[in-house]
Amino acid sequence: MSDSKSKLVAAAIEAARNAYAPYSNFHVGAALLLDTGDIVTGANFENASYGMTLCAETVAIAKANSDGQMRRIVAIAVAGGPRAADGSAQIGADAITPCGRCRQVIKEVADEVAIDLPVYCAHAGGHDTHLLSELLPFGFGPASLK
Ligand SMILES: O=c1ccn([C@H]2C[C@H](O)[C@@H](CO)O2)c(=O)[nH]1
Ligand SMILES: [Zn+2]
Repeated sequence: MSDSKSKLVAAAIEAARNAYAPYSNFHVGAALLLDTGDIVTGANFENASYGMTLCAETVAIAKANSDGQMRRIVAIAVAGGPRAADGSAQIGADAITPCGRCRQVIKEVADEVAIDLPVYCAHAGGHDTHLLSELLPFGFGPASLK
């Protein structure tokens, strides 16, 4: 694993500690690598009205955008699992991948930056790398409106 990838995956695992997930007890963290080398993180943010929940990936992307950094995103890491006693996520043997809604949110970024963004999905043994085009083939994006 290259240094920047392992650092990004580690940042996603660390971000999962900040999950607010009292309903599912499933902690997810996301980490975005910027072209400056900086990392922006997010964690899932649940709601008593369950369907209002914001996923870690979407939180991180909205955070980067709010800071004027969305167009600097070059890679994404996601990590999650059931909450452990110490507040961390128990990363399972199989990686979790972004939900459908997050794939659509990532698509907006990917099209904006014109990069088929790599998504590093953490598992206990490391991570799997998927390009957004694999996760969301034939996706609807900004170009579809033209
Ligand atoms: O990629 C994912 C998958 C799930 N979740 C969150 C949503 C919910 O809070 C919890 C269980 O689905 O995990 C994410 O944040 N990202
Ligand atoms: Zn999601």
